Amino acid sequence: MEASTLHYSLSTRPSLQRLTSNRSFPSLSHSRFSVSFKAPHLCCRSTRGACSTRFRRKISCVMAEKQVAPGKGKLLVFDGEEELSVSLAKYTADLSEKFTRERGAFTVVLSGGSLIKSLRKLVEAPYAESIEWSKWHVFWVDERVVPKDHEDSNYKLAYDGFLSKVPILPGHVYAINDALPAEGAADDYETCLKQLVKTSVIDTSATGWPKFDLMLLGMGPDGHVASLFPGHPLIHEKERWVTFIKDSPKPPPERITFTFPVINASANIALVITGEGKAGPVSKALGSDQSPITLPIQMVSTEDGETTWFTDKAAASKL
Ligand SMILES: O=C(O)[C@H](O)[C@@H](O)[C@H](O)[C@H](O)COP(=O)(O)O
Repeated sequence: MEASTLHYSLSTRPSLQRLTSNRSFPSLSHSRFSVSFKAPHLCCRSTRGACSTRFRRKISCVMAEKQVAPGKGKLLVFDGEEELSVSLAKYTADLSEKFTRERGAFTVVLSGGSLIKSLRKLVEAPYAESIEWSKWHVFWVDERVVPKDHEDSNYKLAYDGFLSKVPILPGHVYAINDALPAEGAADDYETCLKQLVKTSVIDTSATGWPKFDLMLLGMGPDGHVASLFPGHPLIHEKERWVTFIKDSPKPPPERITFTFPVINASANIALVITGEGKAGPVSKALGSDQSPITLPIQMVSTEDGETTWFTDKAAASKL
């Protein structure tokens, strides 16, 4: 699939202005796609017509939105990971503002892997100052059953690369109980989620599942998401909110993971996927292939939310 390109130039001028501004940039339309952003310092031009260079500064990001089949979400393809991370920060900050205003809280679910690096722009200006971090509640879609200071810990990865750099309240960061074995840690995490649903910190979906405001997911080269791996019976779990695995094909073997009904109940899912090694599963999930579903990534499908794919050219190269 070929798509035309829009160029976005983002002002690097630090701004303490909250990104809650209602100032909208015009919607750009093209025969193959349309994009609209709300950003105080975002300037855009299509390949067919240049706009003022007044706002253009150092960071110039190139992104195309490609058409995918209805119901599969929105596919954004960036020139590279740097451009992707600029856009991901804006997307996350906008959702933070929306849910903080509407619900008084913002529930964010992280995964491990390269996602944390892709969130790096959130800890920089203007977001570091403009986001209401005290309203954030942070969870993990999956976690390795290791101590929190272990190199394999997804908590440690997120803490070192993101959480330690912003003023999220320690009591709003929901790490697993690493003193428990996998079964106990999964039970304990599920109990914690149930309590937070009861107190409305976490929203509830129409079908009774916990409804997180934003789920930020990576994907492995085998098409796994969270710790839900191709061919593993856990991908069919329909009762539990959180479950455990002791034979993960990706080390370490013991993990806990959210189940698909919880992932798919989310209000927003961002799939953050870069690199050539991911092109096959991305194409299977979003291409015209009609063969039966075999990959977990193909099972990501929101009940009534929005799915946005943040990819780079390499990951989208087989579409
Ligand atoms: O605990 C884990 O192993 C991760 O949560 C895992 O699901 C990860 O998100 C993907 O494997 C993508 O990882 P990369 O982005 O590093 O490829």
